Amino acid sequence: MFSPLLEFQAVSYTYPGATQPAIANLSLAIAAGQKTAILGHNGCGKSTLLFLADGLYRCRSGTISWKGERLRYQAPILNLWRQRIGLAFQDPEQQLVAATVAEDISYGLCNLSLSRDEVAQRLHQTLRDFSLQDLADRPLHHLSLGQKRRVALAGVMALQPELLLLDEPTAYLDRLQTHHLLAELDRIHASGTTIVMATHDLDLAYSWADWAIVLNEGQLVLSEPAQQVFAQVEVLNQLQLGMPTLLECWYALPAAWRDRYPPPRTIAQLIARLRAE
Ligand SMILES: Nc1ncnc2c1ncn2[C@@H]1O[C@H](COP(=O)(O)OP(=O)(O)OP(=O)(O)O)[C@@H](O)[C@H]1O
Repeated sequence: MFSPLLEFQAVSYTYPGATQPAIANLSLAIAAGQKTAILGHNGCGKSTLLFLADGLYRCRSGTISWKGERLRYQAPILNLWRQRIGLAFQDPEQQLVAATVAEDISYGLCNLSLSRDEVAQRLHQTLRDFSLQDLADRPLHHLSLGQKRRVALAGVMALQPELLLLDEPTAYLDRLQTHHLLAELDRIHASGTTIVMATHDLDLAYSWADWAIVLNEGQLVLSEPAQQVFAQVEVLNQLQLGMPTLLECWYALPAAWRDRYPPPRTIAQLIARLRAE
């Protein structure tokens, strides 16, 4: 059963001074419990969509709703909205505000009207969950980019949002850091948080997402189960988005052979199918 957490209805947004809308008449729904990837070229509106979803930008027309309740741009409502919806920016430098790791994670918690004991308890739990205990007192400017991303994500998750929005979370991460991040996201998702990720990495989106949204020039092209989106080879080619490497390999195999199996989701599945032949 499709139960929408967040809905956009005919939403448009134009940056001050711009002639074209960055988001144009966009309607979509984010389902509870799903892992959604937002795909599209540079400048197609992915970050703008996430900023609108988090209430950082105010839509010029249309409505944004949470479980059917329309977003109103008043301070107390926006505060509550941002507790439910956490956004991890593409650039962690834009997000980190305090001097040390522990102070930064505590900063958001101190705005939640929690008792001192609750803040301390949540801080320690978050440091543990994100394996940041050894870095707790480290100045933020001494951290690597990958570590800063982990701290920024930890700061968002300390607020226990129901929906986590991630803007290009794997940009600039090496394979090992990407692997660790995906393991963290699996843990976050398993604990009941819905996740939306804007990404250029089609391979990642293909292996990770249940649902995929494709944007082009601020407009919605596709919003469907990920397997259906990646099966629309012509649309993806028309947009010059390319294909996940695994699917390219799959389509290079003889059609008669492919007909016997669904497309593999992971390299391990592809290898298992090749070995079974
Ligand atoms: N602060 C701004 N002022 C004016 N125009 C902006 C601003 N930020 C973004 N834009 C424009 O809005 C459009 C959408 O930008 P946005 O950053 O949402 O795209 P994106 O899909 O996230 O891109 P990328 O993949 O490069 O991160 C682009 O045309 C961009 O030039």
